[in-house]
Amino acid sequence: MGCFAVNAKEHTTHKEAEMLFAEIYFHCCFNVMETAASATTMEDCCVKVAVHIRPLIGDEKLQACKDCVAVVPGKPQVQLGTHSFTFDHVYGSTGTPSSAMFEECVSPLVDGLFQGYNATVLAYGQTGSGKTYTMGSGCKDGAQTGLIPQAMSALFNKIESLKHQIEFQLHVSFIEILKEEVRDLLDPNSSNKSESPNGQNGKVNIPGKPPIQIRETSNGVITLAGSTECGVQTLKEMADCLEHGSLSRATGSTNMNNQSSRSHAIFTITVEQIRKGDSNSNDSMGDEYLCAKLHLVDLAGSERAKRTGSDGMRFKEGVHINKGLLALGNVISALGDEKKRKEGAHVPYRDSKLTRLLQDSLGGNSRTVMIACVSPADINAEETLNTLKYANRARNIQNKPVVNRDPMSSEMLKMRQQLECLQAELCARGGGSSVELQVLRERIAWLEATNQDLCRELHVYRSRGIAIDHSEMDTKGDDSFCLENEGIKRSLQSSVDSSDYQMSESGDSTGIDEEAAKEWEHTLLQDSMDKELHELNKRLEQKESEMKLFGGFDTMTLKQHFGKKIMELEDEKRAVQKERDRLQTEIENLSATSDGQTQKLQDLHSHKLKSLESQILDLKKKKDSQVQIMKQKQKSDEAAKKLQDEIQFIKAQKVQLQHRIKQEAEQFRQWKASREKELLQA
Ligand SMILES: Nc1ncnc2c1ncn2[C@@H]1O[C@H](COP(=O)(O)OP(=O)(O)OP(=O)(O)O)[C@@H](O)[C@H]1O
Repeated sequence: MGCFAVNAKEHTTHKEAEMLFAEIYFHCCFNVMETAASATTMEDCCVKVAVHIRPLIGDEKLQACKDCVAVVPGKPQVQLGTHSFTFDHVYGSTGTPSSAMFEECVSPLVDGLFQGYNATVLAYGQTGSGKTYTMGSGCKDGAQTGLIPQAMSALFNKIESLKHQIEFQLHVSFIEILKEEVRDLLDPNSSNKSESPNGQNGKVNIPGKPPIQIRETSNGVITLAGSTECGVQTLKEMADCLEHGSLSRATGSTNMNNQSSRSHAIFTITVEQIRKGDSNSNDSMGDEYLCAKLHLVDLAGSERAKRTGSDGMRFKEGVHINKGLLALGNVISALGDEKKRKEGAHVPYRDSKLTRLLQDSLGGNSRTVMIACVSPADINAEETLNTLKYANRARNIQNKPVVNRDPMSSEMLKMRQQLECLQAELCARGGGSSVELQVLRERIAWLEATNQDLCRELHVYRSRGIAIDHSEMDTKGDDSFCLENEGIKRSLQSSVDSSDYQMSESGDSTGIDEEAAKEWEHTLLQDSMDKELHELNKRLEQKESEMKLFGGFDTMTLKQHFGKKIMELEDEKRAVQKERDRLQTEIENLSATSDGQTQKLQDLHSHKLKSLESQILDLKKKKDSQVQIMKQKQKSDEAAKKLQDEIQFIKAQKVQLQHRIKQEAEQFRQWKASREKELLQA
């Protein structure tokens, strides 16, 4: 951060001290703005694609199938018949050993979580190709060596090494999408049903709980409202959640896989961290809050009814599975086609719940790795070719991961940078004039006070969170209740940011109390909008107080002040130059005569000439500095204009929101009145 110097000796009156304050303030604003801009730069990165070729398995061996997938030695290249594809990595069947998959593909994503980056690992492939085995989400083969168990161990190892500097909070959620319905695999209120008459294992949701909703927050983040989020502290607790959810997942037997996953499953680990700032100080001014999510996705396999031998219920499932995968294929096509992307073609995320939930992972705020699982058997050649084509297209998808920092801590970071800049300026000046130091001290005090206010607010929010946790524990002391409330609390939290309620579950809502659901939705909405309004008011207040600082200095007066200063300096420079020229001529005349007296006079003049030269140089520097200040002023005017526009925009948003709050309340009131009327009539 560069600092520009202002000559302190120039500012002696109160008015001038104010001017100096203005100069410094403008200067700091620019530096801070620049830093903020560079801090939000996004990192573009492509979706990485790896192919995992499993060995021939029992049935395939019995049918004497042949290997039809070849790996080009030493290259991540796969050949199938006349087709050849290059990927980021190829594992198995004489490509890189599968054991290297975690280190190469997933470990960097786990590391990224600690820097605040979201990540997704997505296993895709035909039914029976080894997705569940690869992910380790099946409580059977691959349960130890799979990517999810390895990711969990790596996560806890890293936390162990960082726990003295950073405070961590971990949560997991586990959901499945079965026949276009989002189901909570960790819901303590639903029971695990063993084998049903149609041979299906899975969860039965207890009616009464509002269905899980997919929501999009005002800044485009996709969240799940109503899903259980379990707080975990140890690897064992996290592994228990994975196991519990995996057992609840819908599976069934088909001709191609006797334990085929009939749903898309998403296991999500949320890592929240509070990085302690200055360990020597007691306040939390330097704290930074980061939150990142790791989605581990085990998709249901694409299948052909003819080959899986499915009929009835299993056939219907297959249709839904293929529909979801088709929607995913369309999203991948839209994102992977450079021409379409440049033309800004529509990406059909809303065509299925799967694509809606993976919106951030494909083309959004996430680092994503896709593992395409394939069978090497020649009887599966056609499906394998399809998977390879699908995966090849996914390599062109560009994501834009960003560090997920809490807005409050970003604000603190900005303030801190501003403070550092001022402190550096103070140091650079060493024993600057007392007026200047006083002005800087006042500014620092103001910044510190604002920072402390923000810290206090942050503490209040955090302690409220803790208080809610405690009251839940005290009132019930029942694990299942805690789990449920954890979910409700977090769903409330996520709804707080939500701005729209698209794609609410409309499917099978038998037995759900419509009135309770409506009231629930109304409360969530009002809560969310109130919070949004509060946020807007806060932002407005903040922007207006920033504006006051700009407004405190009359632009015209400042311009005149600096203009006059430049003119005065010009005059002074000219006068000194004239004096110098006069002396030079005198010296030349004197050098013609060489008696002792004249020599003395000549030395005296030369000395004076030197001092004039340095005065001229000094004046030039002062003039340059004043010109610089004028330029900064120009920039500050632009910044003030931008701030004014932002204020107008926030005000317009506020009016709109107030209107929406009224409208929603009125709608709900009308609905309730008509409901009561109906009840009375009944
Ligand atoms: N790398 C591997 N090594 C040995 N066996 C494997 C491997 N991958 C998968 N298998 C075996 O192949 C069978 C099918 O695997 P898995 O259930 O993981 O497939 P899937 O793609 O998840 O299928 P579906 O989509 O039907 O759920 C299982 O019996 C599993 O043990």
